[in-house]
Amino acid sequence: MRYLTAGESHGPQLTTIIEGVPAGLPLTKEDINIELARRQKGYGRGRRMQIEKDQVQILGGVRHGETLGSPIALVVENKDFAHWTKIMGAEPISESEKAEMKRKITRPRPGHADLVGAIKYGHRDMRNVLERSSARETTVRVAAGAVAKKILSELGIQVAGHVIEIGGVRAQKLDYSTLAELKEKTENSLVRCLDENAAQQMMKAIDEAKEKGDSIGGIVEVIVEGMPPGVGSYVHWDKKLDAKIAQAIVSINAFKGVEFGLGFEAGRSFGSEVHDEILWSEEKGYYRKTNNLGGFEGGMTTGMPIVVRGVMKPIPTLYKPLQSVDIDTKEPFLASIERSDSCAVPAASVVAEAVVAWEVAKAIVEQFGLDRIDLIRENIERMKQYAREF
Ligand SMILES: Cc1cc2nc3c(=O)[nH]c(=O)nc-3n(C[C@H](O)[C@H](O)[C@H](O)COP(=O)(O)O)c2cc1C
Ligand SMILES: C=C(O[C@@H]1CC(C(=O)O)=C[C@@H](OP(=O)(O)O)[C@H]1O)C(=O)O
Repeated sequence: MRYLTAGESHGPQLTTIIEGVPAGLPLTKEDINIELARRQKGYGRGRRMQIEKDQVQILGGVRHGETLGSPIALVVENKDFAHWTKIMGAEPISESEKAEMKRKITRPRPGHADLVGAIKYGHRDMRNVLERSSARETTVRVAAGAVAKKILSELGIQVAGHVIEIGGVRAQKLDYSTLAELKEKTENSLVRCLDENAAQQMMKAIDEAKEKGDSIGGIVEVIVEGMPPGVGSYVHWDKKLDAKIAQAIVSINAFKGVEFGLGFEAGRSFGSEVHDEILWSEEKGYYRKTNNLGGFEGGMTTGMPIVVRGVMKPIPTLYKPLQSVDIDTKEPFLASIERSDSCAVPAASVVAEAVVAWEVAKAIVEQFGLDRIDLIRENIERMKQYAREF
């Protein structure tokens, strides 16, 4: 499976074409719209989210609510485009309007893609960079992830994400007995955090940052349950599923690091404290006492839950000005801006779920794939049975 996305943040729409989705998968607009709405929520977002009401159009690959095996085309409109048609060059403009509408962005924001993107592509107007480097693109990544989640749910595999830290406030109580419980609790939290007490403090931290004209980042966690063992492979660097998930997480705008299970803490512990001891029972077959390695050994799933965390840096666009240089005049200036999110960690946790779901579904379809969801399901069941009896 693969997908590409196209579209600018303030252009008419975002598009994705997804190839390789097995035939016979039930898929409706609602399956995708639910995920799009989840991504739009979250404490700390700016005014843009009040303008957008993300809804998908399915323009290919699905008939009567089932995938055909052919490419799936998905489109999400930018409602904000209505305010930007002239600036985005979508319609001809008069000579008198030209100077105003073609007003260039020449003042790069530290931490965004503006300056480096402009140098790389030779753009003297950095709007040509920011339109595509914007995390608006994650809308259609979440749409593709919704399709991946649908594949996984048909195979009895569940994915859930949540926020564990914002602006230095760490969730302490992370108890849940099932992923369904985790999902329900975090869905009711404005910061998608299980620990209600920490959630209150996180919102306070967001308010304080906003008041100061600043921004904050945080840490999200994604869990995948129901995986068969042996997905991914140790035989080549580019077949390791944990490595693919790591790339997917760091590909999310503003994500700077990733860890599995104990993660960086493993580097401060003894081997005897880290490695997950192997047990066996008639009923379960092989299983582990702990899951410190977050569901991976040798780039392959162990059958234990995948537990992956990603760290998001603070949003680069700040109301509090930072030092930069105008690329036309070379004069120093202090950046000022129109609007921005002050914290997008809750929204990013939904994006993280989507990109992890995508990598896991892709690996499964590649490994067990026979172009049809029913045959993939049979293959997975066979693999799970084989592993139990091994
Ligand atoms: C959901 C989400 C919303 C974001 N919103 C903003 C924003 O409002 N303003 C901003 O400057 N950056 C925002 N970002 C981060 C930038 O898109 C990102 O920092 C930029 O593309 C540069 O890429 P890099 O940080 O990965 O190097 C957001 C990121 C995500 C995931
Ligand atoms: C539009 C979204 O996020 C945007 C991501 C973003 C950035 O620079 O990454 C900048 C902001 O856009 P604008 O400048 O239009 O307010 C965010 O709102 C979205 O998540 O759908």
